[in-house]
Amino acid sequence: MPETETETVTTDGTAATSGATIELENLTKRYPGNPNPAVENVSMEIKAGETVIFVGPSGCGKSTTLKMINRLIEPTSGRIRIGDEDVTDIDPVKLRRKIGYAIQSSGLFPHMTVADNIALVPKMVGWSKSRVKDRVEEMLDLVGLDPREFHGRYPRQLSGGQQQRVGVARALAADPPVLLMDEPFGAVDPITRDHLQDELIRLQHELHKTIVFVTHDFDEAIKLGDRIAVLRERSHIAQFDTPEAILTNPTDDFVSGFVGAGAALKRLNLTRVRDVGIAEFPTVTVEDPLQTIFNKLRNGPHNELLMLDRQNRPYKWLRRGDLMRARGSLARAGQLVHDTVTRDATLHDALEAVLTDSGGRVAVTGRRGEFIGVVDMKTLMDNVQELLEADRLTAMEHQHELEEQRFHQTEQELEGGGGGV
Ligand SMILES: Nc1ncnc2c1ncn2[C@@H]1O[C@H](COP(=O)(O)OP(=O)(O)OP(=O)(O)O)[C@@H](O)[C@H]1O
Repeated sequence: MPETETETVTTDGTAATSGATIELENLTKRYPGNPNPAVENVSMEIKAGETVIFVGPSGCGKSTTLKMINRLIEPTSGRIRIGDEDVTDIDPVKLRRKIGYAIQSSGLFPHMTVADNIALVPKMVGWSKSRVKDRVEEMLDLVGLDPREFHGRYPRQLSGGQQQRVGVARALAADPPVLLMDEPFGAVDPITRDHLQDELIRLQHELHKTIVFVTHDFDEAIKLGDRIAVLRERSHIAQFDTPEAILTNPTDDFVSGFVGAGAALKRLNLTRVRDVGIAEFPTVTVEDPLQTIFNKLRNGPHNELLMLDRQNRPYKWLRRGDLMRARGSLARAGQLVHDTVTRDATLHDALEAVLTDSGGRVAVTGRRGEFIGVVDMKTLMDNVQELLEADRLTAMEHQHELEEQRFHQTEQELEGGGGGV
């Protein structure tokens, strides 16, 4: 196996193909009838296992560049290498088996069930029936859909977010080292979009694929990308760097324009809930007897409890007095949980959830929506302050380095001047 493509062991112990490097060399695309190239001389190297985001204004050539990687669009000139292989001239159908592809409208076949949609590529590459069946289950589970419930449904019987999940499951089904995603979450509402982004981050933690992802949305780019390529017209690279570097050090006005206002707030998109303290919180379930709930409320450390449903998912916040006011009726007591975040949510999402909740905390949930703990306002504020303080220090160090460089330069110039002629 080439060094640029490796295997990892997934949480269930099976080997999975991890990412492969992608190299684009002087890639150009001219569409017929247009004298100006849509993409001109793009060269970039994407590391194995990295998530790279293409952002840039509409029409700058993001999709064209992406589709040249799996040769849905044939390059006019230039080379593409994946792993150690030059794939510029190999059979495009064979190439696409190595590359998963997810698009905005999920691209599912409407007349096929969810299972058949996911099984498509594994069947094409000749996997045995039982292997395909297991894989479909595994993929549904991976994207957080219960196989028993979703297996036999048709795409029209799914919500937009569920369709996108199936789209991602299908793209990953044949275990390709590379995943191309063209605005995959562009058509869903903002809350579902946040959740799908979190899911993708979690998946990537497990799978280490090489992902190239196109978006218009700079916040999405910051949240998902290991590196971001800010593209200008004809896919010319304005800056290709980490989200931190682009936020704190944009190369020019074009990139600054993309970063937009509020860089400090955007920094919150770079830290995840998993990196801050998730606290325990007293819980009861809907099946607990009323007396138990009363006792826990009276004796617990908070004047509040979280009630979980039968699947252990957050259901209601119950405060002391709520039960009295509702005259002992659990159905009427308490406040429904409106918003939850996962461990992969950003501090930005968590802060938003906390700010819109009068209790000043948000419940954190796992893959299937089960309760894990809570994050509260104080924890968030402490972390935000630390983050901004660290930024200030980095900026000061950078400033110091610049001054030192300038000082040495002047010194050299003076010495050079003194010793000259
Ligand atoms: N099939 C085609 N024939 C001719 N021109 C095309 C074709 N597809 C795209 N173009 C042109 O190529 C340029 C780049 O298009 P592309 O779709 O790659 O941009 P994009 O950055 O992905 O845009 P958007 O963000 O709006 O989706 C545009 O000027 C577009 O009009």
